[in-house]
Amino acid sequence: MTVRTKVCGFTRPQDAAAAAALGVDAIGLVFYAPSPRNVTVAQAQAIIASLPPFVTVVALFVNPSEHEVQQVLADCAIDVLQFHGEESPAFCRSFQRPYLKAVRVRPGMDLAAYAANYSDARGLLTDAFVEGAHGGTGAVFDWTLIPDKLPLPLILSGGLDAANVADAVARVRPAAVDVSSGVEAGKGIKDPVRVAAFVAAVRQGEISIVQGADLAL
Ligand SMILES: O=C(O)c1ccccc1N[C@@H]1O[C@H](COP(=O)(O)O)[C@@H](O)[C@H]1O
Repeated sequence: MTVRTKVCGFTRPQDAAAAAALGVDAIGLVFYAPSPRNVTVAQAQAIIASLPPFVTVVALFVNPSEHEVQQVLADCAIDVLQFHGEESPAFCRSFQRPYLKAVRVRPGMDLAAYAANYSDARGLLTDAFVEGAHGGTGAVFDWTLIPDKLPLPLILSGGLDAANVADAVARVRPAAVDVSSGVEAGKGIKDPVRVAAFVAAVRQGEISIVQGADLAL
């Protein structure tokens, strides 16, 4: 199996182009003003223009208005929407675009039931719950809270980096992984060396699955 890799929160075209060259499958752009990784439409256009063909562009929102999403879709070549707040299923599907639904995982949540509500999503993206923040915190959550069976492909995120992602892939077996803080040299500045190490570690996790061996903690 190939685990797809998304890197989120680019603010500079050169960082996105470098990530694509290193084999990253999806580039995330944050359209959420409180985030230090927030981009303007002009920044997003420049980043998208720097990408080669067949790299997926994901636009991340947190509880946006319909107008905000429509504006970004009108001005930027977005492939997938990512809703990282408390958006309803009806809102998410109203744009008639592929979308991911993010959920911040807490003990006691029924993730399978949550995912079933968003049955037409392309994936369920699990992030850590941190009080007062919507995401991009670098916090890891307890992966054992993820049920073995989910009705949607799983995109694992939350505090991943080159040091823990091979273990995450081997243990959780997600369809994809998503990282922001763990490959940064500064907020919104992605470090190609960290990105390369992350991509290599994802491959290492896949190899350990094929070998049927769990990585040591
Ligand atoms: O990146 C952000 O600033 C952000 C802001 C608000 C909601 C989500 C955000 N990012 C998403 O969070 C995951 C996990 O981030 P991290 O790796 O723990 O730093 C990230 O991949 C984005 O999808």
